[in-house]
Amino acid sequence: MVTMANFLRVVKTLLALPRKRVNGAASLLTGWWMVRLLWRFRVLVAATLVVLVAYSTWGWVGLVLLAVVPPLASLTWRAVHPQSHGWLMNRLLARHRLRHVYRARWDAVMVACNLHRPLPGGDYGTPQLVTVSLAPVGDVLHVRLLDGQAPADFIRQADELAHAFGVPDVRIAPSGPGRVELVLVERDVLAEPVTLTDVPPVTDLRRVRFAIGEDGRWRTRDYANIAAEVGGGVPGSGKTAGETSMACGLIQNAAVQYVVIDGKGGEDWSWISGRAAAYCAEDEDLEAVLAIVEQVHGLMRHRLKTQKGERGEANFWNLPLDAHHPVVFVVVDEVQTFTDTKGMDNDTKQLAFQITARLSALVKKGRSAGIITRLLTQKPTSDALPTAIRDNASVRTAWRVITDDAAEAILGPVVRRSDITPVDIPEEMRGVAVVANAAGRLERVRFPYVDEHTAERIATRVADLRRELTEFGAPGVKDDSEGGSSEGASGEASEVRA
Ligand SMILES: Nc1ncnc2c1ncn2[C@@H]1O[C@H](COP(=O)(O)OP(=O)(O)OP(=O)(O)O)[C@@H](O)[C@H]1O
Repeated sequence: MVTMANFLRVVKTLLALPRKRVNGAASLLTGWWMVRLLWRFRVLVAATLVVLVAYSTWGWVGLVLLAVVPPLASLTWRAVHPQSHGWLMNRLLARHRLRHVYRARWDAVMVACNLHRPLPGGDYGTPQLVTVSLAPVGDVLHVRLLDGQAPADFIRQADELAHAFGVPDVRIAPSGPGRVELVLVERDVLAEPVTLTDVPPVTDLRRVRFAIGEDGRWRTRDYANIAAEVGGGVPGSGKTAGETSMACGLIQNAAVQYVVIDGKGGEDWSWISGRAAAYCAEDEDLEAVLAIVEQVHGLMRHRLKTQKGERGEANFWNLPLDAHHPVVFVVVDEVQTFTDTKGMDNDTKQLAFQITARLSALVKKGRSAGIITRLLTQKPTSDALPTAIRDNASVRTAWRVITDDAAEAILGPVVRRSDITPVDIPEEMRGVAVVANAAGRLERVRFPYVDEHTAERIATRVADLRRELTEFGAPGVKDDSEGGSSEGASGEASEVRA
């Protein structure tokens, strides 16, 4: 009986036959050599045929049309839809590089870098170069590993691979079971600032673009079910600018409200005051700061107590996002102003303890109330960032720091075991930081830069999205002249504006 497997075997044998057996005179007789030659130069043959057809049909006009129409069509396409044009051009170029640059040398490079494996019978096998893609940083080779190989084998040979491919650096990243990506780094995309003159609105809080990775691609964060983030770095390393660029996208979403407390007491955040539900640039009046923190804390408690009864779910993130129930981002810049009590008088210390306690509660319990607390500091020590707060912050960003201890205070002990550290970031690379990626590994990223005038223009454009926190059930801000705080949705406006 002819089974499917037998049939396929026969077809394969027949296809292989000419290559294996038909040689010399037989090949000449059958003309098979001609078919193979034409197939080998198929692009050239096709182009020649097109030229001949054009010439024989329209004469010289046909040739002129051939020379002019395709470039014109390509230029028009690029002008009308640059994305699809770029996509196709990249694919064609990547295919060309796969066939004519990398595949031609692949086996030799694998053997030279000792990444081949002997096979029975004296032959050897090499990992399979599956495809090539183009990234801003350089070419990316997608490789299927041989059985028994692991990405670590390639990581060990990264230097040899870089020399063999003639590039300054090769980065290796696992891309799935049995697969690795070799990124041939031709330029450091993090070396140059990325300045944005406008920021697209964030529509999906589960994919918020925040920075560019070393492969030149955007990194995103999932802000659902996140309670807190800590960020630190020396003065001028780019903390505030990094937060600003992200806030510019978020504030354009009606389902996001911002609360900003700037412990520097300056105007770094004044651009957002027209859009922020609450804004306070106080570095000395800790009562004003406590009033805002209390208000957010009150909103958290209100949501935790009422959410299930009123909206049907105890977890904010299981509910649809809408402007009537916004996510609240609380940014506390230079948080050490309020948490580090060294040198404070006793009264101020008491206020600082209360602020720290409230921030701690927000960090621990804010997740299911849709409140995300983001603490930034230029002094990443346990005095400025109490470990109870830091250890509950699942998102951590370290801009340039000076010591390993500071790096650990932000990123945790993982940084001690990693080759990537914020201590290495050069001073002139402001805006470059180390973050943990989705797989928990540390990586360098560059935050885009949005100058304060651009940020202010965006905030003004969407100022009508601003709401008082009292609209959502937060208590009003404590007003000293009345000697108490007003509770509930009917409370006073929440602003403590510098
Ligand atoms: N992503 C970036 N790209 C290019 N330049 C940047 C970037 N971030 C910051 N800078 C430059 O560095 C300067 C300082 O940045 P920023 O104010 O954000 O630092 P910081 O870490 O918040 O400092 P401080 O702790 O003193 O507030 C900016 O004014 C800008 O010139």
